[in-house]
Order: sequence, then C-alpha cells, then structure tokens
Amino acid sequence: MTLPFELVAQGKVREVYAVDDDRLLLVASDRISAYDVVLPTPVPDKGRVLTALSVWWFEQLAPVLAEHGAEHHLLATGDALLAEGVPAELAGRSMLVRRLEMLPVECVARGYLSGSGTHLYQRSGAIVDVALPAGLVEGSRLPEPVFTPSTKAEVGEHDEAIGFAQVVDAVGAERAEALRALTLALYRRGAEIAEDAGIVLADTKFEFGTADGTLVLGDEVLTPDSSRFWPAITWSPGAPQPSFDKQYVRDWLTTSGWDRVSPAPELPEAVVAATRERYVTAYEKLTGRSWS
Ligand SMILES: N#Cc1c(N)ncnc1-c1cnn(CCN2CCOCC2)c1
Repeated sequence: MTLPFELVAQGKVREVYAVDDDRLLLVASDRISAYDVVLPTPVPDKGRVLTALSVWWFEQLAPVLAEHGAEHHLLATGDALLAEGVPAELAGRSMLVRRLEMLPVECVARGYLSGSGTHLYQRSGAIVDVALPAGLVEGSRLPEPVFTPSTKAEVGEHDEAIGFAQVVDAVGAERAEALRALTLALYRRGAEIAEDAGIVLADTKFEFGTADGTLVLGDEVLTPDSSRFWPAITWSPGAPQPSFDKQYVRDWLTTSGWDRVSPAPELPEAVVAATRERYVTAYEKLTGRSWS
C-alpha cells in the first residue's frame, strides 16, 4: 500500500509518515512481535483495535493531562482521515497527530515487578536509582508505582534503563520532574481503569514531546504493545505472568520448538483467531464498548 506521504520512521509494528510540516500520520499494522521478533503471520484487526484503544485512552487521560498543564498529540482518526488522502483501508488503524519535538526519554511507569525490572532488582535491589523493598519476586506488586525511564534505543536495539539524573541531563530538572509526575499520574489513572476491567496494568511506556513549550503526550498510549497487560484473575507473584494478549502466541511458539534464532514460524489459524479475540476482548473490557 503506497501512501501520498513520506515515511519518516519505522517501528516493528508501526510506521510514521509526514503529512505536512505540522502533522504526522501514525499507522499501526497487524504485525505482532514476540520475544523481540516480528512474526510472519499478521493478526487481523490488531492495528485497528489498538488504534481505537489508544484513541479512547487519549480521551480518558485528557483530564489528567490538563491537571499537569499538558496536552496530547491526537488530531484525528478513522473516516476523518479520508479527506487527508488516507486510503479507507488504513484510516481505522491510523492516527493524525501534531508534529512534536520529541523528548529523548522513554517514560516507563511500573506498578509491578517484571521483565528487565526484575533482572535489575535481582542484581542490586533497585531499578537503577529507584530502591525497592527486599523480598520482591517476578510479578510482585510494588508498594507504589515507580518512574523507571530508559533511553530510546535504535531499531533492533534494547532500551537501556537510566536514572533520574540522566533524565535531568537530557531535558533539564524542571522538565524531568514534570515527566516523572505526569508519567506516574497517567499510569495511576490507567491502572485504576484497567483494574475495574479485570486487567492488571503491570507497566507502560509513554513518549512525550513539546509544542510551543507545552508538554504533549505522543505515540500510542496504554496498548498491549506499549504496556504489560495481565489478566487480574490469574495474577500470582513468583513467576512470569501470562500476557493478556500474547500468551497464546508465546505458548504455541514454545511448543513449536522454534529456537528464537531462526526465522519465526507461521502461526496456526487457531492461534491467530484466539489472539485477535484477546485484542478485541481487551478493547471491550477496558472501554465498555462493543468492537463490532
Ligand atoms: N508519536 C509521535 C511523534 C510526534 N507526535 N511528533 C514527532 N515525532 C513523533 C515520533 C516519531 N517517531 N516516534 C517514535 C515512536 N514511533 C511511533 C510509531 O512507530 C515507530 C516508533 C515518535
């Protein structure tokens, strides 16, 4: 599919196009990644569901942003994009956004210990400069949500956890404090809404930019691609928690004997269908809206 816009950034599962000097188009694909590898089999509607979820979260988080003197970058999505020359088959999985001066920090909030956070904690009892109590295990709920920023790695590289002092070096003390406060406030609101939907929001990554000096929330927000979503009913600290959306894929890949080095195998239709259903279920449980 060719778009009448210049491709300016490419992620594992999303692309960024320049619409004009002031606006970008974020296009979410149906690609899915697991174990840091983009799989060859698309999940139908994944792009549309996660775009609709991001759009809904921008609406829910607008009051929190306003309390912090911040805004978000979303301008339009869906049929409104047809007038901008976006093809109908892409409109539902695209977001027209304000072009920002992006800040060079991945703003991660964690309410639970997981993944790289667990590895760092096991080595030092802390996540970089964020000290944590003794006795925590994979999946433990933290005493309170913590801000654990990281660098923005190049495509194919891993983000590197950094301390608050490095955020200050990158964006200045006042902006660093604002990022930490806003990241934690957005996470708390997201976790509260997710909890009501029976979903644990274990952690999430926000990206911010600025426009005319104002802090602006960018990228996608609180999707299963930018966050760890766990079914609350199965939460049990002490082992890796089942992913709300990717567990069928992970389990099948494990049983398939894939060595995680050779090209990833195609997913069976049943795994694709079950995974699509998980994305739809996450959307319906969180938003209270029917996907159909
Ligand atoms: N969002 C946004 C945004 C904006 N509103 N203004 C200027 N630049 C960006 C931007 C460009 N790239 N990225 C990294 C995140 N990308 C997201 C899509 O997928 C690829 C990675 C952010």
